[in-house]
Amino acid sequence: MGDVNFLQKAIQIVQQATEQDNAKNYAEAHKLYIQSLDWFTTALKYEKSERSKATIKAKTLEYLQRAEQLKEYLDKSKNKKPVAVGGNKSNSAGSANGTGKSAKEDDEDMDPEDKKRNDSLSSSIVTTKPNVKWDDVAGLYQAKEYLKEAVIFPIKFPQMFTGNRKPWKGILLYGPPGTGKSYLAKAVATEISSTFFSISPSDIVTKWLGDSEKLVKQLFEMAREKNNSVIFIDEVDSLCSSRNDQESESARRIKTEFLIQMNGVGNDSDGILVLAATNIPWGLDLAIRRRFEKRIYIGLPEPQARAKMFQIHIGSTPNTLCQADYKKLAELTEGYSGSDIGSLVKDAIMQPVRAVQCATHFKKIRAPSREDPLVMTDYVTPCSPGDPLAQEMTWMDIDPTKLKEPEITIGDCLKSLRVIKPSVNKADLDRYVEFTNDFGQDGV
Ligand SMILES: Nc1ncnc2c1ncn2[C@@H]1O[C@H](COP(=O)(O)OP(=O)(O)OP(=O)(O)O)[C@@H](O)[C@H]1O
Repeated sequence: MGDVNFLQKAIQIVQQATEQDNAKNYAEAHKLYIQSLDWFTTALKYEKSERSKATIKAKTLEYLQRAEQLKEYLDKSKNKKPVAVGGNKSNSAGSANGTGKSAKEDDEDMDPEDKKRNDSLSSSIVTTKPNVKWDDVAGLYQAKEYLKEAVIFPIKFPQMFTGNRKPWKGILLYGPPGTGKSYLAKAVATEISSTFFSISPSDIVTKWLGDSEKLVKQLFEMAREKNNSVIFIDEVDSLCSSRNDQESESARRIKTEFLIQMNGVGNDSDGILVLAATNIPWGLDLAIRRRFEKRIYIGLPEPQARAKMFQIHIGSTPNTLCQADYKKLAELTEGYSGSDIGSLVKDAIMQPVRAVQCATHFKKIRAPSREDPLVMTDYVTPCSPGDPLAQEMTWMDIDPTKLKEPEITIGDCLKSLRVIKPSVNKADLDRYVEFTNDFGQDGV
């Protein structure tokens, strides 16, 4: 449902972009293309069909290339004499700019841009801790161990990392959607004292068209300056996918820059951990994949982790669930991801609201007061029409302060279980298992 809307929105914006492009309103067209790219990237994330994904990717690439051409044209015409954009024909990067200036002089012109990039990167530094503790992440013990090894120990016990024992420099978290990859990254951001850069590929690609690779370079430079930094790149596949004939020039340049920076060629990349996440590890560029020394499979949760997730998600919401109920729910949710369980609980939590909304009968009860739990007071709560104390009324007849909302029960969760289904299928899982056997290791 939501994914259709993302795609529709993307198409709607790109239509406007094309209209502006045809009308030679290039600045407006450029802005709209970029907006559409954001929507296309989101649509791609939620698209399940591989065929539709391929079509969206091809279209995105086309619009990205057009936006790149327009950016190049607009940059030139800002400071220099206007040059014809040449319809949809490419003004490839590095082509003569018609100004007689050398590339170096052009670079000097770019100084304010460098500053803009630095500002943009500064906003990627996570300054407010996301408040996700290691313990909030259910299961994934192995993954947490590796992450601690990579980010906590080298700072706390630097003496342990001498000689040939070096901290991990690249860790790739891969697995089906909603299994906690980004959530784990949030735990890293919360638990470490070092600088944490959280990078969204769509930001790099769409905001910095044409010179995204410079942003990548600056990112690593900034991380090096900060010393002991973590760079987290979510959906790394959209930045570093395997090479193909259709990819844009800037996509190629971004990848090359990543390889250079991650290699540490001529750089001191000690003290930087690149943490990345992807749903499609097989789509990663092979050379980039090799740079991630640890490739950890973040799979579907085990029963124990599922039970803990139910507990975490229900949290302090008033409920009657006991340990045996959590165990039962865990047994019934084989194949559910962390975010599936999150959605299920979100639905279950709403059941008491629905009960109040649909109730035709309420009854009076005595219960501890909300203000002072040591004092008993009168409340009304929904009940069945057959209840001896039932009075016919609806929520509109009730004094709002007198409503005692029903607590969440296992029955509420079971009701939601019938509606919320697992989002990952067997064929997808087989592919991850195959990839793990060939190139990765289990993080559960
Ligand atoms: N292991 C877990 N423990 C607790 N909550 C979890 C766990 N895994 C997932 N969740 C819940 O599911 C939500 C979505 O997870 P997250 O965004 O980390 O998934 P992801 O693997 O990064 O998915 P995607 O690949 O789609 O980005 C989290 O915000 C969290 O509420």
